[in-house]
Amino acid sequence: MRTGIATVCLSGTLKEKMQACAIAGFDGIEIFEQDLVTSALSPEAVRAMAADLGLGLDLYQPFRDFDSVPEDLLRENLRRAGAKFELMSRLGMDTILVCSNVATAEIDDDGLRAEQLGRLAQLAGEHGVKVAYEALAWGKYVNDYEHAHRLVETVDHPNLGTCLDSFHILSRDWDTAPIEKFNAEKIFFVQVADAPKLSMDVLSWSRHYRVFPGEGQFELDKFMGHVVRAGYAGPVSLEIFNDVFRQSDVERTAVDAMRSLIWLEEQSAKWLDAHDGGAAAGSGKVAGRRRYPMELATLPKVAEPAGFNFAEVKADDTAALEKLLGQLGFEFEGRHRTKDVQLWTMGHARVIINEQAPSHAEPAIAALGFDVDNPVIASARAQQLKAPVVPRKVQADEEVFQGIAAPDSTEIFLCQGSPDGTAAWTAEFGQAGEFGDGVSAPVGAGAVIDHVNLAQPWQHFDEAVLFYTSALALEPAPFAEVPSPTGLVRSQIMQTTDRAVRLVLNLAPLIQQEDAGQQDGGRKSYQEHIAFAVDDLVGLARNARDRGLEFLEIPANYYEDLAARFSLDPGFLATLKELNLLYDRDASGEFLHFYTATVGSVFFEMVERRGGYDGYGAPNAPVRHAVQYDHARRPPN
Ligand SMILES: O=C(O)c1ccc(O)c(O)c1
Ligand SMILES: [Mg+2]
Repeated sequence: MRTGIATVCLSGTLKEKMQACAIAGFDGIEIFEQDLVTSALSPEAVRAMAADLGLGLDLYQPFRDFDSVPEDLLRENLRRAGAKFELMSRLGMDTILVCSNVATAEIDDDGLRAEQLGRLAQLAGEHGVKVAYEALAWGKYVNDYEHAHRLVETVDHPNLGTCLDSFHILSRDWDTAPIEKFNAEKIFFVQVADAPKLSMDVLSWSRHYRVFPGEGQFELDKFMGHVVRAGYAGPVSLEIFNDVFRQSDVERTAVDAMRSLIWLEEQSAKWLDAHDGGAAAGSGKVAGRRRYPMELATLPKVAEPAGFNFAEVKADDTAALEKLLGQLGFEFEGRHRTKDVQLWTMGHARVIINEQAPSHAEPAIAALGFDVDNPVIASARAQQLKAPVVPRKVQADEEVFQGIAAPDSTEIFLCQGSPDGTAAWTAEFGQAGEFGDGVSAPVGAGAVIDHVNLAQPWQHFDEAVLFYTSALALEPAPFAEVPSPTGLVRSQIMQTTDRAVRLVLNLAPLIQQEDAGQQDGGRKSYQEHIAFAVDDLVGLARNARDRGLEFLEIPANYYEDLAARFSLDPGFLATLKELNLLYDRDASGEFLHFYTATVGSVFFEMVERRGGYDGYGAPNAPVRHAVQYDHARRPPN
């Protein structure tokens, strides 16, 4: 698959954008007119630079408001087009995108439109230029890709073809199957963009909220499957208008973009494998995909992780973390033989306390280990998806971990899972014989890591969604917004189908970040937390209280509201209140949970899931945010 990206996706000057695209490994780019007009580089210099960088200049765009106009305006439009065709010859470019008319269309007549597009194609032919006609979703008369393509077929000129842009097609919910029947020679260009499903006017949605494939909710594998089946083999190019990407680090965004195309290529191949049929199931070969002009590369296989292997936390005050875990009922299993880290366990939940204080840019949850089938394959996949590798120093007789850095700089370790949930590396902790007696306190015997909440810097949120989807095969749920005293917290659940791994990505509200910025560079005061699931939360909470645990104190108003919402047994309600427990219930079960006070910027949650409850106590999240906000502002006593 030939990969491309429009310069409008990125921040910086044209030169910076082109350099970043080359570094990220794109085959070609679309030059957005604005980027050229505002550039200090002459067209000849751009052409030379692209050649030096090994970048194809695949598309010049956009050319607006051409068709469906009165004759005098059409002549003016042809003159304007001629000037652009000459510019393109200086750039060494041969394809221009012409969008359906939005602003100046006056005459709704397909016959006239075809005649006008024919004249444009004729002129383009004289300049050796190809015109790719795109139906904008908000075009005045032409806003449907099949309509645009019918016009192209009617004109039937070798210099006129169709540009398919997934956004304009999927935002309008048009069926994508008819693409398969298109004559591939008449598809001149394909643009891909994803987007979250939003209900707003389509122009604003398109200009501000497009995201890279895998970061939104469009069925792009299917769209691409139809494009491939049509026989198209030209560039597949990202055209993402997004307010965040346009102000983020250009090289990093270009890599995020490239990751999305590598992933989309694999997903498209998988879609075809699944839909072309006829495969000998389990033959191990790339199943039933027929051969197509577009070759699709695949990636090392990934399976959902089987569970969390460990979580590693950092705080300035290590002693406070030790105390907290001890009060919760964790057992101290010893210090590592060679590293300044401690191991604490409850049931199958393993927490490593890293004794090094976090640097200001480091997240509180420094690392997460996941149990995977094959760490080498999983790591190869992540690296092909351009995940940065994190070196993990090991002594000769220690377990080697394959590590990659997530976009928020949490280190992700791909660990060898074991059927009984144990981990060989734990033997590296403690002196011989010192390692725990193998029996946890009964109340926590079945404990596991239930979920981990990771705070995301605002500019890396979408990137993180794609990262966990593509590298770890987690499935994103539609994002939610949780009210807090500092704004709405954007919250995105990423989980495995069996829920053995659940991550919650939270976008910390801006006010909090600005405050933090003044204090310590902006990272540390994003709170993050680990939630552990146990069988008997009330028993565990009682024990923890008796050991002096500082709970997050829940206001009495909450319990009044709870009593109003659910008719709870008064004794049960009193227990919840006494122990600062939160409660939720839905058709499939019940959820009990509590939070600890925060140490540094990390805190813990203990949960009990009853029945098939599959949520996270979302109705209680605003209470937690408000109490934590209040706590953070209280003068120390
Ligand atoms: O928003 C626009 O105007 C616009 C311009 C060119 C495109 O290719 C496109 O998809 C949208
Ligand atoms: Mg487009």
